[in-house]
Amino acid sequence: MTKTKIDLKVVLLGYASVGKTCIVTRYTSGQFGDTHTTIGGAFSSKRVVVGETEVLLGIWDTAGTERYQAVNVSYYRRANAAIVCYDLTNRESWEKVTFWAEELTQNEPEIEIYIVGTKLDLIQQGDIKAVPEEEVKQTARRYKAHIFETSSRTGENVSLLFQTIAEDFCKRTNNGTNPVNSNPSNVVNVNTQTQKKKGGCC
Ligand SMILES: Nc1nc2c(ncn2[C@@H]2O[C@H](COP(=O)(O)OP(=O)(O)OP(=O)(O)O)[C@@H](O)[C@H]2O)c(=O)[nH]1
Repeated sequence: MTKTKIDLKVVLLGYASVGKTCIVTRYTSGQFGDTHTTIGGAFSSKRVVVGETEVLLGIWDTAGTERYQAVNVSYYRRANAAIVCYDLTNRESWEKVTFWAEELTQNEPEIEIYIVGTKLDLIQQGDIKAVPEEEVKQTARRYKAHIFETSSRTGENVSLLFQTIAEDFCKRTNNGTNPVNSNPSNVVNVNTQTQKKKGGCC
């Protein structure tokens, strides 16, 4: 049986301390703990399976601090999906969502945008949402973006977010065969019989 392998580049963008690094750490190592301010960008990867397709997610975490903003262009260039984060409890962090969505739409119109409200556990503990849901939906409609709410502390919706990104990408590109939004040089067909057996999801 043939299995297709495709690469998918994902970039995380958003205001400082919204929890970008924690999303990546939760997803790639299942942990939540202390983080340091990201300087420049940090790369990690994880393999997911979508039907008969193996998707290698290359994940770029970027710095939220204003002074690194210009550098982030090099991280989102040729990305297939962008996770644009804001802290559900912090209005100031929301203002950056429009900034990044606008910038991506102008510079990389093929990128699929996922607006992600982070720190959902704080809302579940009684904190008030800083941005009304209708406003989030309006912005999402404007940029044809998807909406997620996650907690890296509890892990809620974190794996679902990346799995959805992979599934959407496979649908959009017909498992990587549509060159519009995939990198054809990174699409290979492999015979699974000659491959080492891999665990379910990495
Ligand atoms: N309660 C709660 N706190 C979180 C969550 N995610 C992140 N944090 C906290 O938010 C702070 C910032 O998290 P980071 O992941 O470093 O944020 P970042 O967006 O990568 O920050 P920069 O590198 O400065 O851009 C840390 O103190 C985390 O513990 C979450 O889901 N729930």
